[in-house]
Amino acid sequence: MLDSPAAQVPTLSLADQARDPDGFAAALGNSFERFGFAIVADHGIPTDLIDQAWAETKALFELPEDEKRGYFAPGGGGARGYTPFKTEIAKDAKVVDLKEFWHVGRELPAGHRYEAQMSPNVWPTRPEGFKPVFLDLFKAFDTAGDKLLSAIARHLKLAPDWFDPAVKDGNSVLRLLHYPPIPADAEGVRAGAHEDINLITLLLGAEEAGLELLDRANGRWLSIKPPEGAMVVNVGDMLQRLTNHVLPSTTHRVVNPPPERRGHSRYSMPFFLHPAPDFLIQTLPATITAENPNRYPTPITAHDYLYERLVEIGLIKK
Ligand SMILES: O=C(O)CCC(=O)C(=O)O
Ligand SMILES: [Fe+2]
Repeated sequence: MLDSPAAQVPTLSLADQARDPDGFAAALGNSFERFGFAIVADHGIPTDLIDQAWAETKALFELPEDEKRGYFAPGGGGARGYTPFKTEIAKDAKVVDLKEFWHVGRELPAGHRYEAQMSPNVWPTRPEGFKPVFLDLFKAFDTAGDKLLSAIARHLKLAPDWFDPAVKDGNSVLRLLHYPPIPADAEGVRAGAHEDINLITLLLGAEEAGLELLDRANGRWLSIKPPEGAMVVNVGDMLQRLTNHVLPSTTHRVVNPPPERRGHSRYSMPFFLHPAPDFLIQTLPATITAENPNRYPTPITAHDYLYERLVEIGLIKK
């Protein structure tokens, strides 16, 4: 008997949101309920800005190892600046991930009430254009994220602006990721199986193969192959918890390349969209039913939840 053809994560157009907000919300919601993932084209982030960001990212990771390590703050939870190769480990994994990364956070005015929970950015002196490009890209991700959250709110039958206060001055992080070439005898994988911590993740760069999701329908790994320039969007654990698992946070990983691509680096840019630190993650009443009783009777702030999870993935030592 032949297997049925593997399911594919559908590609949606964010341009449809303005034309048909309910239709877009339904398509996004259905894709999330089925896969925990969606592919979103026409996301509105300008191509030239993205191209500049790739150029800055490559130049950054090409800096000498000592120079990059000068931007590493041990004990800082990797929240800002550089985190070296082989530092992060997926929850419950045995071997560290084969990646290095840089985190850009939100710029807050001095004296802001979230100053204690959201560290100031670290900016490298080289490459020169880094700071303005990533300030712009952070804003562009914020705008795309707001549109997606508004569609999610519609899908959940909440007011379209329901998430606005939750994410205002939120603790989102833009991660620039470099997976170096892989020697044939490498131990471990580029990114071990994990779930994201935040509300939703907006990812650029998954055209270079490797990203796979664990399909809940059959327990198999499914490759994600976005068209050129499209964004991969997935549900994180905070949104899963808020929605009592109506929107599931799906396990995913980045596998090592086949021999002919081993000599190439892979770069990606996930924007982890977080709520404000004092946002209370409290199960949405409409998602609690007789068949799906409240899985999280005790609410938790986004800040406390994040802290617990960063300990688990080795970025904060207890
Ligand atoms: O690099 C990718 O394609 C995915 C990265 C990822 O899942 C993560 O950093 O959480
Ligand atoms: Fe992830």
